[in-house]
Formats: sequence, structure tokens, C-alpha cells
Amino acid sequence: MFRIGQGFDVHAFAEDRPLIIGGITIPHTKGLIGHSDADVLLHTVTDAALGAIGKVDIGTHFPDTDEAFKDADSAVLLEKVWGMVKEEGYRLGNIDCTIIAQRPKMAPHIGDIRQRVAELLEADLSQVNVKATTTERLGFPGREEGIAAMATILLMKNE
Ligand SMILES: Nc1ccn([C@@H]2O[C@H](COP(=O)(O)O)[C@@H](O)[C@H]2O)c(=O)n1
Ligand SMILES: C[C@@]1(CO)OP(=O)(O)OP(=O)(O)OC[C@H]1O
Repeated sequence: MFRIGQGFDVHAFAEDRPLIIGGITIPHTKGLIGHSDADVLLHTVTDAALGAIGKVDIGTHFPDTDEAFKDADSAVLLEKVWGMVKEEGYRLGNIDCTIIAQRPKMAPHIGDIRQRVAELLEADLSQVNVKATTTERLGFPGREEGIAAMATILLMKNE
């Protein structure tokens, strides 16, 4: 049995914030703002996993009106959702992620991010792909107002 899910998220840049993407803190002049640590990639992965098991989205499970999730570590939120995935009997088939950012250059960090996503999804590195693209200076990522991320996930279970 297979289930497919997709995720998409955007967070705006703000001064004096760390830039955390895929659980990795990336040196940059500014970071992303959110109710949580604003890890745009882990939110996207979380939404993709929730979509695949038909459980709506991250904001439904972890509302941004709840003080409990203020400055939350997005890795912890993903771990909770991955527990739900496993309760349904699924494991990762594969996931493909795209980070949409004009800057910073993600290439030096892609290996670490991929490793962290694989750990969180209890999967082999070969099941996880992470890539980055600019928007050729067009739109909000191009103006460096924020970063977007997208992911497609395939879950599997033996039946
Ligand atoms: N923030 C980014 C964006 C892109 N890359 C890498 O550069 C390649 C070319 O990007 P284009 O948007 O011009 O197609 C892309 O394939 C990535 O390897 C990056 O490291 N960080
Ligand atoms: C993660 C949560 C909860 O802290 O907050 P944000 O960091 O604002 O992230 P978002 O992707 O807007 O939605 C999910 C939220 O409920």
C-alpha cells in the first residue's frame, strides 16, 4: 500500500533571527520568523507526511495561537507527526524536497540537511533528496523577503 503527500510552506525573513533549515543552523545575515523556530523545510516535510496519511496539516495539530508551540523546535513537531505515520503502519518510501531561496547558497549545507531529514524520518540517506533553487531574483524569494520549500513524500506499508 502506498500513500503520497505534498507539502509547501513559506516564512518571511527578519533581522536578529537564526536561519534554521532542515534542522541545521545556517550562517546568514538574517533568519526566518514564525511562531515556532520557523524551519520552513521541516514544516514542509511535516505537512507532506500529514497529507500522505490524510491528517490535514501542521497548523491543525500545532496551532500558532497555542503558547505551547511558541519557539517550538520543528524537529520535535516532525517527530510527533512521524509517530502518527508509524502508528498507521507506514514507513518512508522516499521524499524529494526543494528549498526556494535566492540566498544564502544552500549547496554547502545540503548534505547535513539531508542527513537530518533522514534521521527524523528514520530512513536511509538514499531515500531522501534535498535540493535548492533560486527564482532568478523574481518574486518574494528573489527579493530575499523570505524562503519557500516544497516536498513530495511517498509512504509505504506491507499489507
Ligand atoms: N539558495 C540556493 C539556490 C540554488 N543553489 C544551487 O544553485 C543551482 C542553480 O540555481 P538556479 O536557481 O540558478 O537554477 C541549484 O541547482 C543549486 O544547486 C543553492 O545552492 N542555493
Ligand atoms: C509551526 C507553527 C506552530 O508553532 O507555527 P509557525 O512557526 O508560525 O509555522 P507555520 O508554518 O506558519 O504553521 C504551523 C504553526 O502552527
